[in-house]
Amino acid sequence: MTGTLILVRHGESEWNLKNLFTGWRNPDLTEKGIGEARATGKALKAKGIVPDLYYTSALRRAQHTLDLMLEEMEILNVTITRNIALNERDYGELSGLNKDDARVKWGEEQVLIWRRSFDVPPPGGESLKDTAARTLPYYEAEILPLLLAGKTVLIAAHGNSLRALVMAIEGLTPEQILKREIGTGQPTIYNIGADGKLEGRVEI
Ligand SMILES: O=C(O)[C@H](O)COP(=O)(O)O
Repeated sequence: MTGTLILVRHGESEWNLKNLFTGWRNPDLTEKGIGEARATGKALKAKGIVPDLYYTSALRRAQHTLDLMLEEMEILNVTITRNIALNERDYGELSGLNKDDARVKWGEEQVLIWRRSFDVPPPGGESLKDTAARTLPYYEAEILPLLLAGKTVLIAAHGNSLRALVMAIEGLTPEQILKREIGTGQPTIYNIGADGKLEGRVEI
């Protein structure tokens, strides 16, 4: 039996637009972000994809993205599971700071290490490794069993919580995953085989 996993990064947020480190802060979507979420919902509907189960983080931008997608897919009355395990990486003391100002203060290289190294956390925050340490056990306990049972599961989450999942599912190295940019509103759709391994991807 093959399960289908749909990963969607939230649409552009107000803080993406302002170029601020966001992490666990809670801005909503911009008009552009709303459009991205609606477009992804429409694309899934056009492809005839109807998820069985819906997951998102505890943050507004991902929840709003999922709500807008459901509206476009004309899917009503479903249970949505929200869990902090799917939250964006915690950016710690960088949260709320402008990314360009941070480069001026700490240097380009240090900021790149905080943003795109695997295991160096920003001050008071989480590395990608730390993020994976909460996201993956949740995926394995709650979501993988559904995929193994042949279900279609939609997760609306964040750049770095989704990176942690993509890394595990595609079997990528830390170097490979850190080069992978997941665009706002962008869906990634996997077919997951009975052994939990990636069988293929669906392009929309
Ligand atoms: O939390 C944030 O600031 C962004 O959504 C993701 O940040 P990144 O591009 O530095 O990974």
